This record gives sequence, structure tokens and C-alpha cells, in this order.
Amino acid sequence: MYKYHCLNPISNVGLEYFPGKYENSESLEDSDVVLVRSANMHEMQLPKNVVAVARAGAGVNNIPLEDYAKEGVVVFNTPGANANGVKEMVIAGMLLASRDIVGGIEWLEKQEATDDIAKLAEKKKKQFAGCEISGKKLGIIGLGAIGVKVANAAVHLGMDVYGYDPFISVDAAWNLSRSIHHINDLNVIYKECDYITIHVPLLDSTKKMIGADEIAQMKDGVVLLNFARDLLVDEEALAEALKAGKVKKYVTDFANPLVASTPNTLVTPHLGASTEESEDNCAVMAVKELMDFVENGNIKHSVNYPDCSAGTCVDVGRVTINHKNIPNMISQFTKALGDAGVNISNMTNKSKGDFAYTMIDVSTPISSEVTKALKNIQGVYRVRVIK
Ligand SMILES: NC(=O)C1=CN([C@@H]2O[C@H](COP(=O)(O)OP(=O)(O)OC[C@H]3O[C@@H](n4cnc5c(N)ncnc54)[C@H](O)[C@@H]3O)[C@@H](O)[C@H]2O)C=CC1
Ligand SMILES: O=C(O)CCC(=O)C(=O)O
Repeated sequence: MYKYHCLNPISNVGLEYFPGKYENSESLEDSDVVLVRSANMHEMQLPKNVVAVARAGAGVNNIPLEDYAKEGVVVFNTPGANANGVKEMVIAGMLLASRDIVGGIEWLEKQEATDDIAKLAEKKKKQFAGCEISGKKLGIIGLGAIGVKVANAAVHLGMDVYGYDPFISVDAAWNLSRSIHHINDLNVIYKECDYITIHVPLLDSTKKMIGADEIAQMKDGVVLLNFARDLLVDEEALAEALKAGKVKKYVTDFANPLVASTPNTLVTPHLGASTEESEDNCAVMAVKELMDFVENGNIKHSVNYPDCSAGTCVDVGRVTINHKNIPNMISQFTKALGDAGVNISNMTNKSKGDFAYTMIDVSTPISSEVTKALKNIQGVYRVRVIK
């Protein structure tokens, strides 16, 4: 029996993929794997029995990836699974920033439902008028799963789209409409665009990437959309620009006291991925990743270990090793197995940055002595006997 623990509500459509041998545990302490959405895991002590964490979503800034890697805990995310949900919010955000739909609805809610209301509405409507997004320039920073979808949708809505992503993946490039201007200098987006939307992960290198200098370059009356993470923007500098009217609207999915009290902001409570479809997609992908890892040791869509797969083990046994990416590790593993008379039938090794993962299939059973010998090798973080 395997136990999983959910730190946030996870869609049942996904959890139902767990077969009977998996049990939902109320306690983190006795769980083998963890599912999480936005819960902050940075201050959390993870019990030794947890072997993997799956983020049912894209952003992993709430998880201490490196610390977990050093504990031999593999962290997964679900790339692209909620991208459509976010794309639709971004389109909605552009429309809400362009026309005072919210103001109009709020005004009507305050009116008495008298016969006069239709006449009054006709008189009042000019106060809520706006502009169309068709024909306007949209700059997209980050052309990953979300950025590409936003770009393509915006093209279909008649926008002139500029995209920037120095690390664009081949897949993303293939999916991008040919009408999009691929920009190599971010300043072009700041200077030219009427709407700017950011879709990059929160990393040390991207923190506050939109600050006072970047805002100063932007067109007067620009609309800035942030459905990625609040810390990507220097919101103190932005608040000044909003008050001065330099930035017309800031549409953000991340509430905090500053944006909540700044004029010309449209703040939503982190709703980007809160659709039935996105929640189901993320949960299904996360559960499948965890099952394949628990049962076969395979890694797909990890953010702190390399992807590594050896399929299903058809031999007598399989052992997996999370370890440092340093020389001489493999030879020590094969020696430990060879010394114990264990024959290796298949071996796969992959690395990502400072971390590596080795999967070894064997045609002789793996004893606890061999496991101990592997664990004692310096640089080994975790050894799991899968079979
Ligand atoms: N509001 C919400 O509910 C949601 C928010 N998000 C946020 O959106 C972010 C992006 O999500 P996805 O598109 O799914 O991720 P992704 O990983 O598919 O795309 C991110 C893209 O950003 C690019 N990038 C990285 N650094 C960059 C830089 N300095 N300049 C330009 N591009 C850069 C990468 O090359 C990649 O193509 C997530 O990391 C998360 O923080 C994601 C899903 C839901
Ligand atoms: O799980 C959620 O609702 C948040 C989604 C998100 O921010 C992400 O996937 O990065």
C-alpha cells in the first residue's frame, strides 16, 4: 500500500487514477508522495519517507527544489496542463482593462430596478466606454506553454503580437503562429506595445525584471498584465506609474496589500488555473507522474532531477539511485553490485545540473547489504529498491 497526501485540494478526476493500492493519507508524516498546488513548502519539514512531490501546476517557486533534490526527493510539475485556463484569463484581462465592463456592472447593481433603468443606462454608458484590442500591439514576455497560447489567440483577435523568449523551446517555436514578431531585444516590447503580458517563471534571474527603468520606457497608457507571479514586477515602482497615469491598468492575478490599495489595478485571487478543465488536467498528469515514479522509478517532467525512463522492469529487480552529478559514481555502483555477485541487465543514467539519477535492472535479487553498500557511497542521496 502506498500513501499520498494532498497539501491543497486536488481534483478527484486525477486522484481517481490512483488504483486501490494507494491510500489518501490525512497526515504528511506517513505519506510516500505529496501533491501540492500553491502551498508554501519552503518552511515545511518533509518526512524521510516522502520520495516525491508533484506540483499540480506549472510554477514551482513554492517548493525548495534544491534542498529536496539533496534529500533525494524528486519534484514534478505538470507542464502545459493549465495553460489554456490562464490564456483565457489573460484575454479576459485585456478586455476588462480596455472597457470598463466591471464599472458598468457595478453601477447597474447599485440602481433600483425601475422602468427608468434602461433610459438611465443609455445616458450613463459613455462613462464606461473604452477601446478595442483588435489592431493594438501586444508584447508577450515568455513564450512557453501559456505565452504561446496567448500569442496565437491574440493574433486571432486581430492583435499585432510581439514575443520575447531567449530560451524558447523547439516545441513552443513550432506551435507559435508565423504572424508573431519574434523579438530579441526586450526594449522593443517596452517601447512599442500597448499591452504587455508576462509569462516567465519566478527565478532569481527574473525577480523584479519589470522595474522603474523598464516602466519608464513603456508607452504612456500601457496596460500591464501579470498572471505569472507578483515578484516579477517591482510593484512599488508600478504603483507610482499607475498613480501618475503612465500605466493605464495593471491586471494581476496576485493579491497583496499594495496592489489591493493602488488605483487602476484589476486584481483577481489567483484564478488563472482555477477551471474545472485545468484542475483536472493538472491532477491527472501529476498522479500519473507519481505512479510511474513510485512503481517503476521512471521520472517524467521533473524540475529538480533529469527525466529518466527505463520502462517497466521485466527482470528480477530494479534499483534507482538519486545522487550527485560527479565523476566515478557509476563505477562505484557497478562495483558494489558486482562485489555482491549481482548481474546488471540494464542501466540508465541521466544528469541535470548538480543532480543525477541512475536506474539499474538486475537479474539477481538485491539484498539489504547491497542496498546499504549503495547508500554508503559518498554523493548518494537516496536508494530505492523498486522490485
Ligand atoms: N496565474 C496562474 O494561475 C498560473 C500562473 N502560472 C505562472 O506562469 C508561469 C509560466 O507558465 P508556463 O507558460 O506554463 O511555463 P513554461 O515553462 O511553459 O514557460 C515559461 C517560459 O518562460 C521563458 N523564460 C524564462 N526566463 C525568461 C526570461 N528571462 N525572459 C523571457 N522568457 C523567459 C522560458 O524559456 C519558457 O519558455 C509559471 O512559471 C507560473 O509562475 C502558471 C500557471 C497558472
Ligand atoms: O494551482 C493553482 O491554482 C495555481 C496555478 C499556478 O499558479 C501555477 O500552475 O503556476
